[in-house]
Amino acid sequence: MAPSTITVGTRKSPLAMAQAELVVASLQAIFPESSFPIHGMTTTGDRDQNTALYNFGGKGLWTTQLEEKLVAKELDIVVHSLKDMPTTLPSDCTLGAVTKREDPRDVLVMKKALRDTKGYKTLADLPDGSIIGTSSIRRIAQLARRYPGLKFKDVRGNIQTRLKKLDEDPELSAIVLAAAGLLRMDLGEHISQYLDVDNGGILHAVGQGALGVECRAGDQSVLEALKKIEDKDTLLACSAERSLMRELEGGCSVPIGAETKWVDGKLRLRATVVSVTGKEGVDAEVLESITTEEEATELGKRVARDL
Ligand SMILES: NCc1[nH]cc(CCC(=O)O)c1CC(=O)O
Repeated sequence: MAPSTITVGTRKSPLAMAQAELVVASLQAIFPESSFPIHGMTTTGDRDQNTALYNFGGKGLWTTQLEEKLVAKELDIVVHSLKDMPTTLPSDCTLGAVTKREDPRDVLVMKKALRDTKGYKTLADLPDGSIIGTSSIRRIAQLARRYPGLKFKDVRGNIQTRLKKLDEDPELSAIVLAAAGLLRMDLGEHISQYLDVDNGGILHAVGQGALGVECRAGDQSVLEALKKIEDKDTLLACSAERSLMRELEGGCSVPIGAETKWVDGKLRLRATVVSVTGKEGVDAEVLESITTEEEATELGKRVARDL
């Protein structure tokens, strides 16, 4: 039986709150008798809006304070964007569920004025010297590798803030965001190009588009409840991606791109590691039939070693 109250923590951004509500809605449908109050909290990652992400150095920017509340039993579960979760968790916490993935790709959002007046839609449409707003070195490095003429400018903040900066900053031509965030906020109309291996040659972040639900290790009733909302295909794909990253020892400061796809029951993992300048890069790909988390982990390690 599920506990009568499961207290849910997440970041306070509109996207994080929407994601927590999605998880609560699926739990509520299975456990109509239980209640799931949501607490939104500010984390280190939210507070320092002016420092580029790669200057932080530390991991767990978005997660540490929430984990402290979890361990202190002020919260029972924490809903994260899986891509913001470090690949190694504190020993008293565990990943209780990975839910069904939203579109994992990065997308280009072109400035509306450029779409309207010049018809620009894709990265290839942008003339040399155009400035893309992003603070992600994964995005910068891969874009610089494929489009050496592009320039970059730091743009941080939640999705709404970034869209506003694109509109208002005359220097910016476009920004790159996760499709998942825009789609979950019903802002999909801003998307001008979906990016992947075949489109722009940009690979998304490990775990992007999936939600990770963290709980206390050994909290059996909560773990059992969370298993009911887990999506096996997403879990296996993300386990392979996270294993790749763990093996490469990359945090958010190493430009690693990944792309997983189920092809006729087999999992294909493509990955790339690029130097910060985009001058050098390596790519690898494995397609394998897997059914367990252990096999997914092995697959991730193999691609990491190839890289
Ligand atoms: N780093 C912030 C962050 N963390 C998760 C998402 C998007 C949602 C997701 O990947 O599940 C975003 C925004 C973005 O990268 O555009």
